[in-house]
Amino acid sequence: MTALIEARDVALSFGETPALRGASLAVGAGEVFAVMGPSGSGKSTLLHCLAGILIPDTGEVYFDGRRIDTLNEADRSALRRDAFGFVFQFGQLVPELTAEENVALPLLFSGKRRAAALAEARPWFARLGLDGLERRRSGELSGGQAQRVALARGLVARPRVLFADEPTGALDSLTGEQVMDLMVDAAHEEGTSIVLVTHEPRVAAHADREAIVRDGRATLLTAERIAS
Ligand SMILES: Nc1ncnc2c1ncn2[C@@H]1O[C@H](COP(=O)(O)OP(=O)(O)OP(=O)(O)O)[C@@H](O)[C@H]1O
Repeated sequence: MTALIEARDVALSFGETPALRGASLAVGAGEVFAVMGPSGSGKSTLLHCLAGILIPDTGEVYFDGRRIDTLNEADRSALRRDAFGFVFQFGQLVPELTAEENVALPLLFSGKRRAAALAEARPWFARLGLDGLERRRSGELSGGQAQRVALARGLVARPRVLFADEPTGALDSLTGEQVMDLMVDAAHEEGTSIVLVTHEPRVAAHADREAIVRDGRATLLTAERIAS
């Protein structure tokens, strides 16, 4: 497999606390990859290193064959805007904006005009079962609806990689399953890779492959799945 995004022997400490101690991980183009592991093991830190949000103390991060941990902040920020999408545990919608304005945000950030950005945002509402909710604000949406709006926002700019950190963590299990199905289907249709951080085996079961992070190191789980 040729990796689209890869961490090689990445280490990072927060002060005296080592969060990663030589973690390596490679995710292919179009692959849905789950990063599992106990609380505090370093999963989110690894995701942030892969996404160019955090710079490792040592080790290397590559995207599409290009080293990204050595880029300056402006170039990493441009990379995140142009090639990556994000979904977090609590959708983090902007409460003052309508659902369709929230979905359009990444397009506005990359310089699209408002009318064009909203026109591109709208088809996502039908696609994710959100028809009729375009003008609602986040306070007027259920948790599952808000998370689907956040998912649409993460995918609207057609990123090469979607980083999803506990995207179903705030949802009940049925709603979480629906969000995962929609996320994985959309990513497969778009050819988007997903790096999915979760501590729930049921959520990780949606992935093509998975790794477990323990004490700041990642181990690939190949044939054997973790029993839930
Ligand atoms: N900004 C920070 N400042 C100081 N320590 C941090 C910071 N972020 C993470 N840590 C520490 O680094 C370690 C790894 O944290 P990380 O958030 O990556 O774990 P995680 O596996 O994602 O955990 P969880 O499943 O609970 O979200 C933990 O010991 C955590 O306390």
